[in-house]
Amino acid sequence: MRRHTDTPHPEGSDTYSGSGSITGAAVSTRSLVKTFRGGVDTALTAVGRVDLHIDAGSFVALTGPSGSGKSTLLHLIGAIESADSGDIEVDGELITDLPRKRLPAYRRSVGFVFQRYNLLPALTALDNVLAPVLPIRTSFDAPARAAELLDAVGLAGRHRALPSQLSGGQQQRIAIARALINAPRLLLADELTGNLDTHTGAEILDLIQTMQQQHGMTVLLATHGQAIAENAHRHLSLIDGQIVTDTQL
Ligand SMILES: Nc1ncnc2c1ncn2[C@@H]1O[C@H](COP(=O)(O)OP(=O)(O)OP(=O)(O)O)[C@@H](O)[C@H]1O
Repeated sequence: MRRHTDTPHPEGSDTYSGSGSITGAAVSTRSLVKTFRGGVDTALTAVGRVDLHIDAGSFVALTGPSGSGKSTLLHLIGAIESADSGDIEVDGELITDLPRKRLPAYRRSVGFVFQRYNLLPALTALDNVLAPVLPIRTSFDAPARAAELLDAVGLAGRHRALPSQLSGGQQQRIAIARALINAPRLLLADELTGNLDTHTGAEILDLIQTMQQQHGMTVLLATHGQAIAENAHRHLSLIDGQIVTDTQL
């Protein structure tokens, strides 16, 4: 395990080589706990002592009833929220121990797709995809990669469209392209089909699978849909913050 020293890490550098597939990240958690304050004296355990190992390049579906802790687990792994205790390791790097100034670079190495697409309404599809790399220097041609990704997600010819001119499924495609702009080692998808009709949701899932096969990143997908889980390599189910079933598919 690699413990972090606080060595300088230049903002703006990244590892994307500009072509081809990337290596997915292996993810491990050990005794991971996250609680939220319920009332004055009560604590609600959203994630309770979760031990998990996810192989590099695998596609893992996470299901469970509302409130079972799916989003919280994704947020912890993506370092959007911090754990109360326990460890998270991504490719041997201890994320739970990262110095604050390393967090932006780590978060950039992870792609997120949410149920609400969180697109910037005043920006075109192309500029939305470029948004995550605007504050940083990239070692690749970002506009060319953004255009390539929009084509790959089925939005050739709609690069200049505003989100409001596109359907929900098309907006989710932009969000997927945006999540891939930094060639993430890990893609965290939280109910990404939740706002879509069944047919469009199935198309979006196919797209995620295609992108995963092409790019090789590890995918962790939280979903209510069993049908979606059946397309994954592995299905984890959560109840009350605990993994209760773990099935290789
Ligand atoms: N910021 C927060 N403050 C307080 N409680 C929270 C917070 N975030 C999550 N929780 C609680 O933690 C538990 C787990 O929530 P979480 O959103 O992770 O579940 P989920 O399985 O993703 O649910 P859903 O399927 O409805 O999105 C719930 O009881 C929720 O109310």
